[in-house]
Amino acid sequence: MNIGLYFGSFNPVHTGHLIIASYVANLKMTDQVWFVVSPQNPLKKAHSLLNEYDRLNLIHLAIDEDDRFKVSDVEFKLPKPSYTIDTLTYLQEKHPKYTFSLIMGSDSFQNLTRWKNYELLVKNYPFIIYEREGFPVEDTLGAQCTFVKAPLLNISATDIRTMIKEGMSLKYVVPEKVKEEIEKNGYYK
Ligand SMILES: Nc1ncnc2c1ncn2[C@@H]1O[C@H](COP(=O)(O)OP(=O)(O)OP(=O)(O)O)[C@@H](O)[C@H]1O
Ligand SMILES: O=C(O)c1ccc[n+]([C@@H]2O[C@H](COP(=O)([O-])O)[C@@H](O)[C@H]2O)c1
Repeated sequence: MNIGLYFGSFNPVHTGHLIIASYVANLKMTDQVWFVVSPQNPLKKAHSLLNEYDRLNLIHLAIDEDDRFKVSDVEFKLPKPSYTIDTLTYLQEKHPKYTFSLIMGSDSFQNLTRWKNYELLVKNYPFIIYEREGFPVEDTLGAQCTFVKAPLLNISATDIRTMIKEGMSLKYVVPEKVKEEIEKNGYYK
C-alpha cells in the first residue's frame, strides 16, 4: 500500500487543504492520503492552537466518508513538538509493508533544511510537491520529487481564524459541517 502523508497543524482544516488532498488522491500515485494532525509544529508558536482532538474531529467532519482519505492521530502519542522524521520512523516500523511519501507545498519544501534530520527525510522518502504562489518548484536537495500542478485556493488557517474574530461568514472556505462545529463550540473567538 502506498500512502501519501499530508502533515499539518490543520488549525483548522480548510478548503485549500481539501482541494490539495483530493487532487493528489485523484492522481492515483498513492492508494490513500492520510491527514496527519501535528499537535505542535516545531517551527510555530502554540498560541491560538485549538486542542488537537478538536482539530482532528474537524478533519473527520470535513472528509466525512471519503474512503480516499484517512485521518491520523499518530503524533498525539509521540513527543512534542512533532518532528516529521520521528513520525515517519514510527510509522514505517508499525507498517513495514507500506511505502510512505510526503505531500507538501513548494513553500514547505523550500524550508526543509530547517527540519530535524532533513537529510534522512530526503534520502528515505519520496515527495509529492505542489507549487504555491511565490515559491517556484525546484529540487536543490537531490530529493525524489514528483512535482504536480494542483489547483490552489489562496487561503490559510490564519485567514480563517481572523475571519472568525471579525465575525465573517466561513461559508465556502471550510466545509459546511466544519463551519457548524466551529460555530457551535465558539472556536477561535
Ligand atoms: N491554501 C492552501 N493551499 C495549499 N496548501 C496549503 C494551503 N494552506 C496551507 N497549505 C499547506 O498545507 C499544510 C498544512 O497547513 P497548515 O495546517 O499549516 O495550514 P495553514 O493554513 O498554512 O496554517 P496557518 O495559517 O495557521 O499557518 C502545509 O504544508 C501548508 O503549506
Ligand atoms: O520535523 C521538523 O523539524 C518539522 C519542522 C517544521 C514543520 N514540520 C511539520 O510540517 C507540518 C506542516 O506544518 P504546518 O503547521 O505548517 O501545517 C507539520 O506536521 C509539522 O510538524 C516538521
